[in-house]
Amino acid sequence: MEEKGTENGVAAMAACYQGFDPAAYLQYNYTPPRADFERKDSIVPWKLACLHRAFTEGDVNGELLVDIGSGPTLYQVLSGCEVFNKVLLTDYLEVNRRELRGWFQDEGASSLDWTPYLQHVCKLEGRRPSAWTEKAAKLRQVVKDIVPVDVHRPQPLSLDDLPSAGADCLVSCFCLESVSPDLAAFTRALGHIGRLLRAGGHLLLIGALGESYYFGGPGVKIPVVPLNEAQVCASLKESGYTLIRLEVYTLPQDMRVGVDDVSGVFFAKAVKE
Ligand SMILES: C[S@@+](CC[C@H](N)C(=O)[O-])C[C@H]1O[C@@H](n2cnc3c(N)ncnc32)[C@H](O)[C@@H]1O
Ligand SMILES: O=[N+]([O-])c1ccc2c(c1)CN[C@@H](CO)C2
Repeated sequence: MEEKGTENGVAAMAACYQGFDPAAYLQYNYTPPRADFERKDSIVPWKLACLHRAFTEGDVNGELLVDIGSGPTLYQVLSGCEVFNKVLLTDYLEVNRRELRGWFQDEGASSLDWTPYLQHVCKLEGRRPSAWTEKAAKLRQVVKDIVPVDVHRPQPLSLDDLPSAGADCLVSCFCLESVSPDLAAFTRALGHIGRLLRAGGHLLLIGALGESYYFGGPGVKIPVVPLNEAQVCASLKESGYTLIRLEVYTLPQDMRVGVDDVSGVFFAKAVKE
């Protein structure tokens, strides 16, 4: 039974998310300078490079990839969609699930043009950028559903949404530390999502370092658990993962644009014991 404090903390986090604005969030984080494909030191190209390497270095394989806390973004599965033939996107908010469905049903319906992202990942794969239309088609083919998730539940997904064998790979980006009231809840959530993953399956985790808040929309200030690298490594170990690699990106001054107080981004590749 969780302590009252944690239940209240989780409920307070859920209340913060009621004002989340997908279009604003995309504008804040997924347009230049943070998403500038001409800049070597831009955050999004760094994340895409980490994910491309992790998905293509030969040890990640299987049937089903699940993205935990997708939000309104799909960059996180642009490499994985070439490796898995089934991908599940998940989010806590209907507004985000609706935003994602908009892209899958009619590309013009999404708040952000994902073409530069598709082109960039094609380039990472050694393909000509014009192959982005094939990648978009591949993504539409392998993403089977966009479903609700709550990482604070011991079973974060409804059992109908997850095959009994579990997922072969999980990816989760900027979710756990942004939805947890404290480090203990972050670590517990890591354990909860681990239960979705088969033994030997991989977790690709991207998150914020040293961040205490971010804006999920105009005036929608959301508290974040400020993490450092040691805490990320300890939480992974405590939750039954073996860390394969941790990479860290430190924000240059001009990437600090006032939408949060993040100081770094981590990328962890781990395997479920
Ligand atoms: C900072 S956003 C990350 C979005 C996206 N993955 C990215 O990389 O930008 C955090 C996401 O967590 C979702 N979320 C909020 N509460 C959650 C919960 N209890 N369980 C899972 N996801 C939750 C929010 O709806 C939001 O989409
Ligand atoms: O620069 N980025 O690519 C980027 C993308 C998403 C997010 C951040 C930075 C920092 N804040 C988190 C919310 O905790 C969300």
